[in-house]
Amino acid sequence: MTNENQAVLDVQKIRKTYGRVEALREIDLRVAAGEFLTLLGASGSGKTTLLRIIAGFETPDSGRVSIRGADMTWASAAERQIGMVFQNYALFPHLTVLENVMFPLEMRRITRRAAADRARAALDSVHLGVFGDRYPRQLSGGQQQRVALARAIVFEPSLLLLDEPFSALDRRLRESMQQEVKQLQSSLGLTTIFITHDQEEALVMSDRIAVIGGGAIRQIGTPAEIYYHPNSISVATFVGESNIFEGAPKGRSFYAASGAHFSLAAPTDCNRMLIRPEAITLSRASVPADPREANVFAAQVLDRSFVGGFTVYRVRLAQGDEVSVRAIAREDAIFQPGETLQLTVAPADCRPLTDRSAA
Ligand SMILES: Nc1ncnc2c1ncn2[C@@H]1O[C@H](COP(=O)(O)OP(=O)(O)OP(=O)(O)O)[C@@H](O)[C@H]1O
Repeated sequence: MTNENQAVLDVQKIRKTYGRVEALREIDLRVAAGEFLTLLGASGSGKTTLLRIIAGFETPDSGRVSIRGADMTWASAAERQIGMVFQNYALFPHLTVLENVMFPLEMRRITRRAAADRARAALDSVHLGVFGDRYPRQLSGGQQQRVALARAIVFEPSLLLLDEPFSALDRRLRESMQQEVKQLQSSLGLTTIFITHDQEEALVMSDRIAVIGGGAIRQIGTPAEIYYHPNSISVATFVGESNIFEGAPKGRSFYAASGAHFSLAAPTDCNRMLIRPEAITLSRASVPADPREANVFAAQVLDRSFVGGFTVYRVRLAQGDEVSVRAIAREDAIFQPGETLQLTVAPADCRPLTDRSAA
């Protein structure tokens, strides 16, 4: 198989407008076989529109959708062989759990007996083998969502689309469902597109994340690339907590507008810089440090919030910048508002933001 053929989904130059709203500007996206790709974006960013175009519920103004190399832009949803799971389960209430899962197979004219066997196997894979005779109303929300998942995978779809499937579940259940879906997806090698506005969920689940904003893909990459090397302020602030500095670069130095000077790991010409709150260390001792290994500042604690395993401090550098710091909570190192501390951050953790256009 050539590299060309390895993309299960190939979306090219997709545009979609609703009246004067440009829901999608020009989307290009390729998803490889077995890949778990997340579309992450705020409400109204265009995620659902893109998913609906991929699924065949909506047609684009221009552009092309190919699945396994075949042009599907104008094909019906049924022709695309796509499994879908939505936020609101969408099970048939008058059918049993087993009948719900058999449904897509019967639509494909598979005999009742073979359909029942495959549906039982799909229910086993989501640990609901014993619930086949129940009706959806007799199941919990999490169980109903697992039935919806079994129904989406039972016909071995080329592509699985998951549209905010966990958002109606409570936090605990959501986390265990995330693990379960991820395991099932990778063990079956299912090519999957997942929609969420929850950045933590995106980081946990995905092989790659496409961050969508204003109908365009702002950045696409692995969770670590997106988290550690966001290309813009919008991506940096959407994924994780961030301290953003504006200023002037000079070789391996960055001068914040306040005058605070930071050494960088490599030269840059970017005029914005990101420091993640957990990359910063606060300490009472003042330790002399080599500027090539640590940027050192005096900082005063403004306030703090205790969040269980860690504490978030807001501090002000002597130069005036306000900075958020996330420290592992240790009972013997709780800093008080008003205290002046030493703040250190490694040059490698001072990250230039490369894309100045998409602030
Ligand atoms: N049928 C429609 N008619 C008019 N405008 C629409 C329609 N569907 C979507 N839009 C607009 O297109 C833009 C993108 O909407 P979309 O539903 O794709 O966003 P989203 O990222 O999925 O948001 P959410 O997370 O809230 O579902 C929004 O401005 C929305 O108001």
